Amino acid sequence: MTVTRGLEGVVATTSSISSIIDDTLTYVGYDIDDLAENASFEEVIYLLWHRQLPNKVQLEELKNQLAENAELPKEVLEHFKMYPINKVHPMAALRTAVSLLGLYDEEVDLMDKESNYKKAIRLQAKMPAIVTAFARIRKGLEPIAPRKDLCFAANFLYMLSGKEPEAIAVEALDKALVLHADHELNASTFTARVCVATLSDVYSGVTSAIGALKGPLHGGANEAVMNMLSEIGTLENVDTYIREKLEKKEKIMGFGHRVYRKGDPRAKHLRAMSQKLTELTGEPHWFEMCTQIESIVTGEKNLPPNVDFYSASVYHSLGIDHDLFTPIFAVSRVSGWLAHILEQYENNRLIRPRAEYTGPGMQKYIPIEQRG
Ligand SMILES: CC(=O)SCCNC(=O)CCNC(=O)[C@H](O)C(C)(C)COP(=O)(O)OP(=O)(O)OC[C@H]1O[C@@H](n2cnc3c(N)ncnc32)[C@H](O)[C@@H]1OP(=O)(O)O
Ligand SMILES: O=C([O-])CC(=O)C(=O)O
Repeated sequence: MTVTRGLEGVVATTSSISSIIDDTLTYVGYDIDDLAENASFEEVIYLLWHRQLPNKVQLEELKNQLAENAELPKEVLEHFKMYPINKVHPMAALRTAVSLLGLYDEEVDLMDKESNYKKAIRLQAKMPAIVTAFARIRKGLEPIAPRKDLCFAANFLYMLSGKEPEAIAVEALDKALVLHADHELNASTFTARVCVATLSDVYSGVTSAIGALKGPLHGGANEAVMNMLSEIGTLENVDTYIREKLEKKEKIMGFGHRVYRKGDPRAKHLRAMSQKLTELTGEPHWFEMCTQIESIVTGEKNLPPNVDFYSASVYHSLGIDHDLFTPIFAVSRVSGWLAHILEQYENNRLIRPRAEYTGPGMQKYIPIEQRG
């Protein structure tokens, strides 16, 4: 047996959803740069689920379906009030709420294509309401019902703050959602596929994926980046802080990637947004700190920033609590998870690799009375 640590370079499935070839990311053959500049998040959802861009009628239909399914059952809202709310990380709340939603979906165990697609709509539609309701309830505020006249990104910001968001904030969040939507066989997507390859249900697949995204080596890195920036505090402290970490062989959050070598094509879009938004909010130091960190880490380690690095200062500039950054990633990435879950069901085979055993050889059972 040959063991490939972390399954690096192992091709575990075929997929027609997204590809990363020579550091170029495409969704269904559309370059991410093109999509980031031109597509809305709703168009991207349609693209990932149908493998084609929607026409106007198809897009309207999807938007209506999402709007009609955006409200949470009251049981889920009530459940939040039972959590030890100020000790719970929003990713744990999101994971639990998605699992809970499965209890209230009467079609949860129906496995035909149409039922699974309807569940995908319901889950995608409800993700913003889960994150924003939790964020408000923990501050003692009432959750805000979604509005049917707002786009997906605007609705998220509206449900979070209760105010109609400015156009620039909607544009920034919409672009961030487009950039995070799918990424081939990343850890959380793989987790979702492994789960549903047992023919488990859509809610179980997404619940598992949220658990995988939460970790700081994956989606949790965006919150960790903001924690690092806050800890550094000022531009003057950057040099010493980063060099000391590198000397101690500690990881700098938001840098490195398993697949990209030259660089993550999404980072430049988030970098530009970070520059614009931090200037607008009168806090350009966050962006200046980031560029200085980037120049040290690329210079010393030849490691480029990944999608999580500049997204942190973008979300901070939108006034979003730092521990909601990873849940926002999930609000977007669930579109990719769902596309992969539906694709897995279409051509399923149980995913079950092997492990090379490294424990002791054959041993004889010793009764407990005779053990030292
Ligand atoms: C959406 C996403 O999930 S994007 C990734 C988000 N995660 C992060 O930003 C966390 C920081 N980055 C990392 O931990 C890694 O780069 C990962 C997890 C993204 C990729 O990990 P792997 O492909 O397994 O690379 P691995 O961790 O083995 O690193 C290879 C080498 O680069 C170094 N390295 C990798 N990332 C970093 C980093 N961020 N800072 C400093 N050194 C790093 C490692 O220390 C290691 O060095 P060594 O060979 O001298 O021991
Ligand atoms: O693909 C990966 O390993 C990590 C990921 O999800 C991303 O970069 O968006």
